[in-house]
Amino acid sequence: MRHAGSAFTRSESRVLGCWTAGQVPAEAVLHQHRSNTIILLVSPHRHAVSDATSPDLANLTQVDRAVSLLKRNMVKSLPIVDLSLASSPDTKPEFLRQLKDAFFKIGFLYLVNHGVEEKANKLLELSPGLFEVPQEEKDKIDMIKNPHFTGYTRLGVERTQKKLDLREQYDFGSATTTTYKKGDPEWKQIHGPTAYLPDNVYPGYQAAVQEYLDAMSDLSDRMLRLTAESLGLSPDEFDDFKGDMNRLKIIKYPPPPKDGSALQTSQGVGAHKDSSGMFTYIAQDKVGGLQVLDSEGDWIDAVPIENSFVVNIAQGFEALTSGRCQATTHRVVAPSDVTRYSIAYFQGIRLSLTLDEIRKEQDIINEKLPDLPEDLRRRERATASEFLDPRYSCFGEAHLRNRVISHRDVSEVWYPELNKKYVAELEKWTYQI
Ligand SMILES: O=C(O)CCC(=O)C(=O)O
Ligand SMILES: [Fe+2]
Repeated sequence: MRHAGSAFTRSESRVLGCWTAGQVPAEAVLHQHRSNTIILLVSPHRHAVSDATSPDLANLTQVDRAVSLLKRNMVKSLPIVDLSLASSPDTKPEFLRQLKDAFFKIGFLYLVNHGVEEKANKLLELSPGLFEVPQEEKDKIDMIKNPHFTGYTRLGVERTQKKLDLREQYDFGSATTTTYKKGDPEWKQIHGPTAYLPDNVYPGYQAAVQEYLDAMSDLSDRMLRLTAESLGLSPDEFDDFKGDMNRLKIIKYPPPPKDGSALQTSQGVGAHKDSSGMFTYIAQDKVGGLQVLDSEGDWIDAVPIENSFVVNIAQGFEALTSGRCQATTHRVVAPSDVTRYSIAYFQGIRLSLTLDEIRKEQDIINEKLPDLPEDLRRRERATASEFLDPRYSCFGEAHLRNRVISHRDVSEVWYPELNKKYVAELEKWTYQI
Protein backbone atom coordinates (compact mmCIF):
# COMPACT_ATOMS: atom_id res chain seq x y z
CA MET A 1 0.00 0.00 0.00
CA ARG A 2 1.26 3.48 -0.81
CA HIS A 3 0.94 6.18 1.78
CA ALA A 4 -0.44 9.66 1.15
CA GLY A 5 2.50 11.28 2.87
CA SER A 6 5.20 9.45 0.97
CA ALA A 7 3.90 8.68 -2.49
CA PHE A 8 1.88 11.73 -3.38
CA THR A 9 1.84 15.44 -2.84
CA ARG A 10 -1.37 17.22 -1.92
CA SER A 11 -1.41 19.08 -5.23
CA GLU A 12 -1.98 15.79 -7.02
CA SER A 13 -5.05 15.07 -4.94
CA ARG A 14 -8.64 16.15 -4.71
CA VAL A 15 -10.44 15.87 -1.40
CA LEU A 16 -13.79 14.23 -1.95
CA GLY A 17 -15.30 14.66 1.45
CA CYS A 18 -15.15 13.62 5.03
CA TRP A 19 -16.55 10.36 6.33
CA THR A 20 -16.24 8.18 9.36
CA ALA A 21 -14.65 4.80 8.82
CA GLY A 22 -15.41 2.91 12.00
CA GLN A 23 -14.49 5.26 14.81
CA VAL A 24 -11.95 7.22 12.79
CA PRO A 25 -13.12 10.42 11.08
CA ALA A 26 -11.33 10.57 7.78
CA GLU A 27 -11.18 12.33 4.48
CA ALA A 28 -11.52 10.43 1.26
CA VAL A 29 -8.90 11.75 -1.08
CA LEU A 30 -8.63 11.03 -4.74
CA HIS A 31 -4.99 10.80 -5.81
CA GLN A 32 -4.15 10.91 -9.44
CA HIS A 33 -0.60 9.83 -10.06
CA ARG A 34 0.46 9.42 -13.64
CA SER A 35 -2.01 6.93 -15.07
CA ASN A 36 -3.08 5.52 -11.69
CA THR A 37 -6.02 6.78 -9.67
CA ILE A 38 -6.23 5.68 -6.08
CA ILE A 39 -8.75 6.57 -3.45
CA LEU A 40 -7.36 6.69 0.05
CA LEU A 41 -8.87 7.41 3.42
CA VAL A 42 -6.75 9.97 5.16
CA SER A 43 -7.15 10.82 8.82
CA PRO A 44 -7.23 14.47 9.96
CA HIS A 45 -3.57 14.08 10.78
CA ARG A 46 -2.83 13.21 7.21
CA HIS A 47 -1.65 9.66 7.35
CA ALA A 48 -3.37 7.05 5.30
CA VAL A 49 -5.57 4.90 7.50
CA SER A 50 -6.60 2.52 4.80
CA ASP A 51 -6.48 2.16 1.11
CA ALA A 52 -10.20 1.85 0.44
CA THR A 53 -9.78 0.69 -3.07
CA SER A 54 -6.84 0.74 -5.43
CA PRO A 55 -8.37 0.44 -8.83
CA ASP A 56 -6.41 1.34 -11.87
CA LEU A 57 -9.13 3.60 -13.14
CA ALA A 58 -8.89 4.83 -16.65
CA ASN A 59 -11.79 7.24 -16.82
CA LEU A 60 -13.94 9.47 -14.71
CA THR A 61 -17.05 7.28 -14.86
CA GLN A 62 -15.16 4.54 -13.11
CA VAL A 63 -13.84 7.00 -10.56
CA ASP A 64 -17.37 8.22 -9.86
CA ARG A 65 -18.52 4.64 -9.43
CA ALA A 66 -15.72 3.96 -6.95
CA VAL A 67 -16.56 7.13 -5.07
CA SER A 68 -20.22 6.27 -4.75
CA LEU A 69 -19.27 2.79 -3.51
CA LEU A 70 -17.00 4.41 -0.97
CA LYS A 71 -19.74 6.76 0.17
CA ARG A 72 -22.27 4.01 0.54
CA ASN A 73 -19.95 2.14 2.88
CA MET A 74 -19.08 5.07 5.09
CA VAL A 75 -20.79 7.74 7.12
CA LYS A 76 -19.84 11.33 6.45
CA SER A 77 -18.42 13.29 9.37
CA LEU A 78 -17.22 16.78 10.22
CA PRO A 79 -13.49 17.54 10.24
CA ILE A 80 -11.64 17.64 13.58
CA VAL A 81 -9.25 20.55 14.15
CA ASP A 82 -6.76 20.44 17.01
CA LEU A 83 -6.10 23.90 18.48
CA SER A 84 -2.95 22.72 20.29
CA LEU A 85 -1.28 22.60 16.85
CA ALA A 86 -1.57 26.40 16.69
CA SER A 87 0.80 26.86 19.63
CA SER A 88 3.98 25.62 17.98
CA PRO A 89 5.59 27.27 14.94
CA ASP A 90 6.25 23.77 13.55
CA THR A 91 2.61 22.72 13.52
CA LYS A 92 0.81 26.06 13.12
CA PRO A 93 0.90 25.99 9.28
CA GLU A 94 -0.84 22.59 9.35
CA PHE A 95 -3.43 23.94 11.80
CA LEU A 96 -4.14 26.95 9.56
CA ARG A 97 -4.51 24.69 6.53
CA GLN A 98 -6.99 22.45 8.35
CA LEU A 99 -8.95 25.47 9.58
CA LYS A 100 -9.17 26.99 6.11
CA ASP A 101 -10.20 23.69 4.55
CA ALA A 102 -12.95 23.18 7.12
CA PHE A 103 -14.35 26.69 6.93
CA PHE A 104 -14.32 26.86 3.15
CA LYS A 105 -15.67 23.40 2.47
CA ILE A 106 -18.31 22.82 5.06
CA GLY A 107 -18.49 25.75 7.47
CA PHE A 108 -18.49 23.38 10.47
CA LEU A 109 -15.75 21.63 12.44
CA TYR A 110 -14.96 20.01 15.76
CA LEU A 111 -12.43 21.98 17.79
CA VAL A 112 -10.39 19.89 20.24
CA ASN A 113 -7.69 20.78 22.79
CA HIS A 114 -9.20 24.26 23.04
CA GLY A 115 -8.51 24.82 26.76
CA VAL A 116 -12.12 25.41 27.89
CA GLU A 117 -12.91 21.71 28.53
CA GLU A 118 -13.24 21.97 32.31
CA LYS A 119 -15.53 25.03 32.27
CA ALA A 120 -17.70 23.54 29.52
CA ASN A 121 -18.07 20.23 31.37
CA LYS A 122 -18.92 22.05 34.60
CA LEU A 123 -21.66 24.06 32.91
CA LEU A 124 -23.01 20.96 31.13
CA GLU A 125 -23.21 19.23 34.51
CA LEU A 126 -25.14 22.18 35.96
CA SER A 127 -27.53 22.37 32.99
CA PRO A 128 -30.16 19.72 33.88
CA GLY A 129 -30.71 21.24 37.34
CA LEU A 130 -31.31 24.65 35.82
CA PHE A 131 -34.51 23.33 34.23
CA GLU A 132 -35.66 21.49 37.34
CA VAL A 133 -36.15 24.62 39.47
CA PRO A 134 -39.84 25.45 40.09
CA GLN A 135 -41.63 26.89 37.06
CA GLU A 136 -42.54 30.04 39.00
CA GLU A 137 -38.82 30.79 39.52
CA LYS A 138 -38.11 30.34 35.83
CA ASP A 139 -41.05 32.57 34.95
CA LYS A 140 -39.62 35.38 37.09
CA ILE A 141 -36.77 35.74 34.59
CA ASP A 142 -38.84 35.04 31.46
CA MET A 143 -37.42 36.72 28.35
CA ILE A 144 -40.56 38.82 28.24
CA LYS A 145 -39.33 40.74 31.30
CA ASN A 146 -36.57 42.69 29.53
CA PRO A 147 -35.90 44.28 26.13
CA HIS A 148 -32.49 42.60 25.65
CA PHE A 149 -33.71 39.15 24.54
CA THR A 150 -32.09 37.42 27.50
CA GLY A 151 -33.75 35.16 30.05
CA TYR A 152 -35.88 32.04 30.12
CA THR A 153 -38.00 30.67 27.25
CA ARG A 154 -40.64 28.02 27.96
CA LEU A 155 -41.11 24.84 25.95
CA GLY A 156 -43.43 25.26 22.98
CA VAL A 157 -42.87 29.00 22.38
CA GLU A 158 -40.14 28.99 19.77
CA ARG A 159 -40.70 28.20 16.12
CA THR A 160 -38.32 27.71 13.19
CA GLN A 161 -39.64 27.71 9.65
CA LYS A 162 -43.14 28.14 11.12
CA LYS A 163 -42.89 24.79 12.99
CA LEU A 164 -42.67 24.23 16.70
CA ASP A 165 -39.20 23.63 18.19
CA LEU A 166 -39.20 21.16 21.06
CA ARG A 167 -36.76 22.96 23.37
CA GLU A 168 -36.64 24.97 26.55
CA GLN A 169 -33.82 27.45 27.10
CA TYR A 170 -32.05 30.20 28.98
CA ASP A 171 -30.36 33.02 27.05
CA PHE A 172 -27.50 34.95 28.62
CA GLY A 173 -25.43 37.91 27.40
CA SER A 174 -21.96 39.09 28.35
CA ALA A 175 -23.10 42.72 28.82
CA THR A 176 -23.62 43.88 32.39
CA THR A 177 -25.22 47.26 31.67
CA THR A 178 -27.16 48.86 28.85
CA THR A 179 -25.85 51.93 27.07
CA TYR A 180 -29.32 52.77 25.73
CA LYS A 181 -30.69 56.23 26.56
CA LYS A 182 -34.12 57.66 25.78
CA GLY A 183 -34.06 59.08 22.25
CA ASP A 184 -31.45 56.57 20.99
CA PRO A 185 -32.39 54.29 18.11
CA GLU A 186 -34.39 51.33 19.44
CA TRP A 187 -31.86 48.70 18.30
CA LYS A 188 -29.47 49.93 21.02
CA GLN A 189 -31.75 48.29 23.58
CA ILE A 190 -30.73 44.84 22.32
CA HIS A 191 -27.54 45.36 24.29
CA GLY A 192 -28.16 44.91 28.02
CA PRO A 193 -27.80 42.77 31.13
CA THR A 194 -29.15 39.29 31.89
CA ALA A 195 -31.40 38.43 34.83
CA TYR A 196 -30.19 35.31 36.64
CA LEU A 197 -32.05 33.00 39.01
CA PRO A 198 -31.10 34.05 42.55
CA ASP A 199 -28.17 32.11 43.97
CA ASN A 200 -30.34 30.55 46.69
CA VAL A 201 -32.61 29.07 44.00
CA TYR A 202 -29.75 27.54 42.00
CA PRO A 203 -26.38 28.07 43.65
CA GLY A 204 -23.21 28.36 41.57
CA TYR A 205 -24.58 28.61 38.07
CA GLN A 206 -24.33 32.39 37.66
CA ALA A 207 -20.60 32.33 38.43
CA ALA A 208 -20.17 29.30 36.12
CA VAL A 209 -22.01 31.07 33.27
CA GLN A 210 -19.97 34.24 33.67
CA GLU A 211 -16.65 32.35 33.83
CA TYR A 212 -17.68 30.44 30.73
CA LEU A 213 -18.61 33.63 28.86
CA ASP A 214 -15.19 35.12 29.70
CA ALA A 215 -13.29 31.99 28.64
CA MET A 216 -15.30 31.71 25.42
CA SER A 217 -14.70 35.36 24.61
CA ASP A 218 -10.91 34.76 24.81
CA LEU A 219 -11.13 31.54 22.80
CA SER A 220 -13.37 32.95 20.07
CA ASP A 221 -11.22 36.10 19.75
CA ARG A 222 -8.13 33.94 19.34
CA MET A 223 -9.91 31.77 16.78
CA LEU A 224 -11.06 34.85 14.85
CA ARG A 225 -7.44 35.95 14.51
CA LEU A 226 -6.31 32.46 13.51
CA THR A 227 -9.13 32.30 10.96
CA ALA A 228 -7.93 35.59 9.45
CA GLU A 229 -4.40 34.14 9.27
CA SER A 230 -5.69 30.93 7.72
CA LEU A 231 -7.14 33.03 4.89
CA GLY A 232 -3.76 34.72 4.41
CA LEU A 233 -4.97 37.96 6.02
CA SER A 234 -3.51 40.00 8.85
CA PRO A 235 -4.53 38.49 12.24
CA ASP A 236 -6.42 41.69 13.17
CA GLU A 237 -8.39 41.85 9.87
CA PHE A 238 -11.75 41.19 11.58
CA ASP A 239 -11.11 42.74 15.01
CA ASP A 240 -13.02 45.90 14.21
CA PHE A 241 -16.20 43.90 13.56
CA LYS A 242 -16.42 42.28 16.96
CA GLY A 243 -19.51 43.05 19.00
CA ASP A 244 -19.51 43.95 22.67
CA MET A 245 -22.23 41.49 23.69
CA ASN A 246 -21.60 37.80 23.14
CA ARG A 247 -24.48 35.46 23.88
CA LEU A 248 -24.93 32.07 25.43
CA LYS A 249 -27.86 29.70 25.34
CA ILE A 250 -28.30 26.69 27.62
CA ILE A 251 -30.75 24.38 25.93
CA LYS A 252 -32.83 21.38 27.01
CA TYR A 253 -34.25 19.12 24.29
CA PRO A 254 -36.72 16.70 25.90
CA PRO A 255 -38.02 13.70 23.96
CA PRO A 256 -41.50 14.29 22.51
CA PRO A 257 -44.13 13.58 25.20
CA LYS A 258 -45.96 10.28 24.77
CA ASP A 259 -49.27 11.65 26.07
CA GLY A 260 -50.66 12.81 22.75
CA SER A 261 -50.17 16.50 23.65
CA ALA A 262 -49.61 19.27 21.11
CA LEU A 263 -45.85 18.93 21.49
CA GLN A 264 -45.59 15.91 19.18
CA THR A 265 -42.67 16.80 16.95
CA SER A 266 -39.24 15.48 16.11
CA GLN A 267 -37.98 19.04 15.56
CA GLY A 268 -35.60 19.97 18.39
CA VAL A 269 -34.75 23.07 16.40
CA GLY A 270 -35.62 23.36 12.72
CA ALA A 271 -33.14 23.83 9.88
CA HIS A 272 -31.53 27.26 10.10
CA LYS A 273 -28.36 29.29 9.72
CA ASP A 274 -27.10 31.23 12.72
CA SER A 275 -28.06 34.78 11.97
CA SER A 276 -26.71 37.02 14.65
CA GLY A 277 -22.96 36.78 14.98
CA MET A 278 -19.65 35.66 13.55
CA PHE A 279 -19.09 32.12 14.89
CA THR A 280 -21.04 29.68 17.10
CA TYR A 281 -19.42 27.22 19.53
CA ILE A 282 -21.59 24.31 20.67
CA ALA A 283 -20.80 22.13 23.67
CA GLN A 284 -23.07 19.09 23.75
CA ASP A 285 -23.68 16.15 26.04
CA LYS A 286 -23.45 12.53 24.86
CA VAL A 287 -26.95 12.23 23.37
CA GLY A 288 -26.48 13.60 19.82
CA GLY A 289 -29.05 14.97 17.37
CA LEU A 290 -27.23 17.97 15.86
CA GLN A 291 -27.04 17.63 12.07
CA VAL A 292 -25.29 19.69 9.41
CA LEU A 293 -26.39 20.00 5.77
CA ASP A 294 -23.50 19.52 3.34
CA SER A 295 -23.18 20.76 -0.23
CA GLU A 296 -24.50 17.46 -1.60
CA GLY A 297 -27.72 17.82 0.38
CA ASP A 298 -26.81 15.13 2.94
CA TRP A 299 -27.41 15.66 6.66
CA ILE A 300 -24.19 14.87 8.53
CA ASP A 301 -24.51 13.87 12.19
CA ALA A 302 -22.34 16.01 14.46
CA VAL A 303 -21.79 12.95 16.64
CA PRO A 304 -20.79 14.04 20.17
CA ILE A 305 -17.03 13.99 20.73
CA GLU A 306 -16.07 14.44 24.37
CA ASN A 307 -14.30 17.70 25.23
CA SER A 308 -14.87 19.18 21.76
CA PHE A 309 -16.79 22.20 20.53
CA VAL A 310 -18.73 22.03 17.31
CA VAL A 311 -17.85 25.35 15.68
CA ASN A 312 -19.77 26.92 12.82
CA ILE A 313 -19.80 30.10 10.81
CA ALA A 314 -22.70 32.48 11.36
CA GLN A 315 -24.14 34.85 8.78
CA GLY A 316 -22.12 37.84 10.04
CA PHE A 317 -18.85 36.21 9.09
CA GLU A 318 -20.34 34.89 5.87
CA ALA A 319 -21.27 38.47 4.90
CA LEU A 320 -17.80 39.83 5.80
CA THR A 321 -16.09 37.21 3.65
CA SER A 322 -18.38 37.91 0.74
CA GLY A 323 -19.95 34.48 1.06
CA ARG A 324 -16.67 32.62 0.71
CA CYS A 325 -16.92 31.16 4.19
CA GLN A 326 -20.43 29.86 4.47
CA ALA A 327 -22.96 29.87 7.25
CA THR A 328 -24.08 26.27 6.94
CA THR A 329 -27.64 25.11 7.56
CA HIS A 330 -28.06 22.87 10.60
CA ARG A 331 -30.81 21.46 12.82
CA VAL A 332 -31.36 19.35 15.91
CA VAL A 333 -33.48 16.21 15.74
CA ALA A 334 -35.33 15.69 19.02
CA PRO A 335 -34.01 12.73 21.02
CA SER A 336 -36.41 9.79 21.06
CA ASP A 337 -36.36 8.84 24.73
CA VAL A 338 -33.66 10.69 26.65
CA THR A 339 -33.18 14.41 27.21
CA ARG A 340 -30.38 16.24 25.43
CA TYR A 341 -28.58 19.30 26.80
CA SER A 342 -26.34 21.65 24.84
CA ILE A 343 -24.70 25.03 25.31
CA ALA A 344 -24.39 27.35 22.32
CA TYR A 345 -22.05 30.35 22.49
CA PHE A 346 -22.61 33.04 19.86
CA GLN A 347 -19.66 35.34 19.17
CA GLY A 348 -21.23 38.73 18.59
CA ILE A 349 -20.80 41.21 15.78
CA ARG A 350 -20.95 45.00 16.13
CA LEU A 351 -24.56 46.24 16.08
CA SER A 352 -23.52 49.62 14.62
CA LEU A 353 -22.02 47.93 11.54
CA THR A 354 -23.29 49.57 8.33
CA LEU A 355 -23.76 48.06 4.91
CA ASP A 356 -21.05 50.40 3.59
CA GLU A 357 -18.57 49.00 6.08
CA ILE A 358 -19.49 45.43 5.11
CA ARG A 359 -19.13 46.25 1.40
CA LYS A 360 -15.69 47.77 2.02
CA GLU A 361 -14.59 44.61 3.81
CA GLN A 362 -15.97 42.47 1.00
CA ASP A 363 -13.93 44.48 -1.53
CA ILE A 364 -10.81 43.90 0.56
CA ILE A 365 -11.54 40.17 0.78
CA ASN A 366 -12.31 39.87 -2.93
CA GLU A 367 -9.06 41.63 -3.75
CA LYS A 368 -6.94 39.65 -1.32
CA LEU A 369 -8.42 36.26 -2.16
CA PRO A 370 -8.97 36.58 -5.90
CA ASP A 371 -8.23 33.09 -7.15
CA LEU A 372 -9.48 30.40 -4.89
CA PRO A 373 -9.16 26.84 -6.18
CA GLU A 374 -12.48 25.67 -7.54
CA ASP A 375 -13.13 23.20 -4.73
CA LEU A 376 -12.89 26.03 -2.22
CA ARG A 377 -15.15 28.40 -4.13
CA ARG A 378 -18.34 27.01 -2.71
CA ARG A 379 -20.59 29.99 -2.39
CA GLU A 380 -22.22 32.63 -4.47
CA ARG A 381 -20.80 36.06 -3.80
CA ALA A 382 -24.20 37.52 -3.05
CA THR A 383 -25.52 36.03 0.17
CA ALA A 384 -29.06 36.88 1.15
CA SER A 385 -29.07 37.74 4.83
CA GLU A 386 -30.19 40.50 7.10
CA PHE A 387 -26.62 41.84 7.00
CA LEU A 388 -26.92 42.91 3.41
CA ASP A 389 -30.36 44.48 3.32
CA PRO A 390 -30.19 48.14 2.27
CA ARG A 391 -33.47 48.92 4.07
CA TYR A 392 -31.69 49.09 7.41
CA SER A 393 -29.32 51.78 8.61
CA CYS A 394 -27.09 49.25 10.34
CA PHE A 395 -26.93 45.62 11.43
CA GLY A 396 -28.50 46.45 14.81
CA GLU A 397 -31.67 47.68 13.11
CA ALA A 398 -31.85 44.62 10.86
CA HIS A 399 -31.14 42.31 13.76
CA LEU A 400 -33.83 43.89 15.90
CA ARG A 401 -36.32 43.03 13.15
CA ASN A 402 -35.18 39.40 13.37
CA ARG A 403 -35.56 39.38 17.18
CA VAL A 404 -38.98 41.07 17.02
CA ILE A 405 -40.30 38.36 14.72
CA SER A 406 -38.66 35.43 16.49
CA HIS A 407 -39.81 36.50 19.96
CA ARG A 408 -43.21 38.06 19.33
CA ASP A 409 -44.27 37.88 22.97
CA VAL A 410 -41.23 39.97 23.95
CA SER A 411 -41.67 42.47 21.14
CA GLU A 412 -45.38 43.00 21.88
CA VAL A 413 -44.32 44.34 25.26
CA TRP A 414 -41.08 46.18 24.49
CA TYR A 415 -41.27 47.05 20.79
CA PRO A 416 -45.02 47.30 20.06
CA GLU A 417 -44.71 49.55 16.98
CA LEU A 418 -42.04 47.40 15.39
CA ASN A 419 -43.98 44.28 16.28
CA LYS A 420 -47.02 45.56 14.35
CA LYS A 421 -44.96 46.71 11.38
CA TYR A 422 -42.71 43.65 10.97
CA VAL A 423 -45.30 41.01 11.72
CA ALA A 424 -47.67 42.64 9.18
CA GLU A 425 -45.08 42.62 6.40
CA LEU A 426 -43.78 39.17 7.27
CA GLU A 427 -45.57 37.38 4.47
CA LYS A 428 -43.66 39.45 1.89
CA TRP A 429 -40.23 38.57 3.31
CA THR A 430 -38.15 35.65 2.23
CA TYR A 431 -35.59 35.51 5.04
CA GLN A 432 -35.43 32.56 7.31
CA ILE A 433 -36.36 33.50 10.84
O1 LIG B 1 -28.26 22.56 20.35
C1 LIG B 1 -27.50 22.49 19.40
O2 LIG B 1 -26.69 21.58 19.25
C2 LIG B 1 -27.55 23.54 18.31
C3 LIG B 1 -28.34 24.76 18.65
C4 LIG B 1 -28.44 25.75 17.54
O3 LIG B 1 -28.16 25.46 16.41
C5 LIG B 1 -28.89 27.13 17.80
O4 LIG B 1 -29.43 27.39 18.89
O5 LIG B 1 -28.69 28.00 16.93
FE1 LIG C 1 -27.81 27.23 15.22
